[in-house]
Amino acid sequence: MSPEVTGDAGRLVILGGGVMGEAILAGVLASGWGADDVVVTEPSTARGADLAARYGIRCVVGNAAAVRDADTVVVALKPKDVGPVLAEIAGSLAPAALLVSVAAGLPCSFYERRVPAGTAVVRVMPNTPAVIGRGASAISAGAHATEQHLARTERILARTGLVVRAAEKDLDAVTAISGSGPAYVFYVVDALAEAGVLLGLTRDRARQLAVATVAGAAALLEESGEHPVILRERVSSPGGTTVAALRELDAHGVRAGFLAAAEAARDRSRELAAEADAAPGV
Ligand SMILES: NC(=O)C1=CN([C@@H]2O[C@H](COP(=O)(O)OP(=O)(O)OC[C@H]3O[C@@H](n4cnc5c(N)ncnc54)[C@H](O)[C@@H]3O)[C@@H](O)[C@H]2O)C=CC1
Ligand SMILES: O=C(O)[C@@H]1CCC=N1
Repeated sequence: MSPEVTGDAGRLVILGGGVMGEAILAGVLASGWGADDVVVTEPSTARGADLAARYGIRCVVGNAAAVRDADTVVVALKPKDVGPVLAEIAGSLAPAALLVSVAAGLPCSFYERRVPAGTAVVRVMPNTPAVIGRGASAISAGAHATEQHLARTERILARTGLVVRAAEKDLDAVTAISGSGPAYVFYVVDALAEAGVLLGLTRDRARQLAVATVAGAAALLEESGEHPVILRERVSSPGGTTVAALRELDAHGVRAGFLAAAEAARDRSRELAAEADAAPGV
């Protein structure tokens, strides 16, 4: 069965109209939610007006009033803002409302402790390619979220790209790999382009070649279904240029760097939860 919306999808409110809020907004409208059924809350009136003009939805400033008759509330706020906003909205949430959060680090229990008992919470870790429908998200159910709540979350994310279910204990690792992952790839593209400049290519040409190479390599991985090691070996002619380059990447610790980077991101995800918990008054 298609995960997309076929009937009455209910009212959906997105708290925070930033990068992720917009990605979710574009996704739900593409999935069949009517523009009249979607509201975004955003304190920046300029940003709100821009979203309203481009997507035809209503963008407002007050969180408590906005969530009052919402069937689903998507939390797309920075982790530090989540506690204060939950304090604002807790008394206004409908008892059957589903809370879906994309905030890094914060476990479902963070929400469950701050909203009425029994509220269903689903935690999501998306990434920015969601904005063009090529994202990767993992979702995890809180203590009161049912199969129907997970299925609704999958409908919300259906047009943002890959959606997988994961155990909540794995969400910090997911954050380190696919949540932050696009930044690592952009870093690699930038480094590759800079290497081209070092070798005498113009900056524009080097970037054009680096972007097309990463896009093509990703598409080849996806379409062939081959293991990355096999595809790497296919590029590496015996005694050729590629093995000479890969030896340097190993010698400079690039693989170890990725492992350490992922551990640092996972640890930072855990710290975000501890910091949000320790914030005064929330
Ligand atoms: N940007 C990314 O690649 C990813 C971000 N996330 C998570 O998504 C969440 C949002 O991140 P971004 O969209 O990147 O941040 P952002 O800064 O672009 O968006 C946050 C938005 O919330 C608004 N906001 C601040 N206080 C508010 C309030 N009291 N009520 C309503 N709106 C308020 C801000 O004006 C801003 O537009 C974060 O928790 C982050 O961890 C998760 C995965 C990937
Ligand atoms: O950097 C961050 O904290 C967020 C979470 C994953 C991607 N961006």
